[in-house]
Amino acid sequence: MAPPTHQKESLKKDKIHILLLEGVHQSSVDLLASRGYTNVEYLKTSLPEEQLIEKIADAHFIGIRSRTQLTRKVLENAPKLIAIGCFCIGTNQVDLQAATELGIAVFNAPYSNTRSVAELIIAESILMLRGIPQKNAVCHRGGWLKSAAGSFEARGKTLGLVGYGAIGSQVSVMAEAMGMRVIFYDVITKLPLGNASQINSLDELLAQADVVSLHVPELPSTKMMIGAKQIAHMKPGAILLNASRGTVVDIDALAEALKSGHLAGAAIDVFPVEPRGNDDEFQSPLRDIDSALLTPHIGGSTVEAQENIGTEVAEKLAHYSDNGTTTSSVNFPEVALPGHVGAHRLLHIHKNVPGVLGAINQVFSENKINISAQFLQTNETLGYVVIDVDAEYSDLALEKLKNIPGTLRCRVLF
Ligand SMILES: NC(=O)C1=CN([C@@H]2O[C@H](COP(=O)(O)OP(=O)(O)OC[C@H]3O[C@@H](n4cnc5c(N)ncnc54)[C@H](O)[C@@H]3O)[C@@H](O)[C@H]2O)C=CC1
Ligand SMILES: O=C(O)C(=O)COP(=O)(O)O
Repeated sequence: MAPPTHQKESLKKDKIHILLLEGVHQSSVDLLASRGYTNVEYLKTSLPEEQLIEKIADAHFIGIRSRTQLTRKVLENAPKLIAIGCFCIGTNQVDLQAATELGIAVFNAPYSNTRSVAELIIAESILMLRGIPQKNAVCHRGGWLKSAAGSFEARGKTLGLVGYGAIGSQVSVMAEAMGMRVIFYDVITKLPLGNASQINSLDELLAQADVVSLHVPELPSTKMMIGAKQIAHMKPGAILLNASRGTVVDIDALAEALKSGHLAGAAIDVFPVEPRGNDDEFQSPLRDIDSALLTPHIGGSTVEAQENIGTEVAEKLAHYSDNGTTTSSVNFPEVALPGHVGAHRLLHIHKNVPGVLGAINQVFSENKINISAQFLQTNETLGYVVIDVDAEYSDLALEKLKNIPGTLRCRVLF
């Protein structure tokens, strides 16, 4: 693990280096500028590990989307990094455990693009039930496939949702409005919206649904969740939609099922391996299959969603930088802090082990430093203490606090 960093004095905003990757929306740059953060490096693509390590070495904040892999190795080479902004929902691309152990806060945008994904899924349900990808492909090649065979209305069909969270539940409501019957499978018991009903096992859902749509996060338990065995459980002629994560589906097994005709079609937005940027080649066993509707991970890529995400995540980074607030952080104890006008604010991030709090308070009592406000929150791994003191004492307090065993990071804001 890289040695923890301790910042002697509050950094001037123009010295705070913010690295934004993967073409996050301009709204993020505008928001940061409006808060005085102008030292922004903006790149349109993600970076391979070696280049990322080089760039992140100087970054105080980094903004990424789903493609940038912030592994333990990368994070251990980011000695100045204060926080990570995932300008998306998924945080599986970040080694959250490593970030936590290194005292780096992680933020995301848990809702801003959910509607966009849900709308795409509804559109795809209709397109796939009508066999549009195949018919479109034939037209492009000069053919004409006017036929009702294999074409169905969405009305009356069963939609099986795997994962009934923010996206799955919105799809549920919209699908019912079109007259679909909705069933869902989730590891948590969820309140069904409308007339949807929860099904106890994945296999049962797969056996009943005409259209199966996946809305689970990437977790060890969801990796390859849909493989040859699960596909075999699906009804002959069923349709698979995946706008969750590429690792959830065994893509070779899916290609086989489409070629054999067991599945009538699949609309796939996410892939086990995705190009780094728009100039790289997309490779997939599904490329030559007409019944596969392939989209380049654009489920959440609408102007509305991206603009909102840009503002939301940039705001969270600026707020954390300005006053230490961690509300809605993915890995940090959540503390919503008031302003600290006239006082210096010490932020102490430590391992959540016995004795650290006592040692912190001892620093203040032994050195007769008056505390004007103190906030504490912990989670399983971390403790986060925020202490406001008179300006004249912050240097001394910082010096002492950073030497407390268990300290991960300590900085001062003024
Ligand atoms: N294609 C795209 O552009 C986008 C993709 N996504 C992906 O969609 C995923 C889902 O997003 P949300 O609905 O907002 O997440 P969410 O966290 O609100 O919902 C996920 C649901 O999956 C359930 N779940 C977890 N493990 C499960 C398992 N093994 N079996 C069944 N259910 C399980 C959870 O209990 C939860 O209800 C994100 O994690 C992300 O990976 C999100 C946004 C855009
Ligand atoms: O929000 C998510 O989890 C997504 O998958 C969207 O990813 P993106 O920002 O389009 O790379």
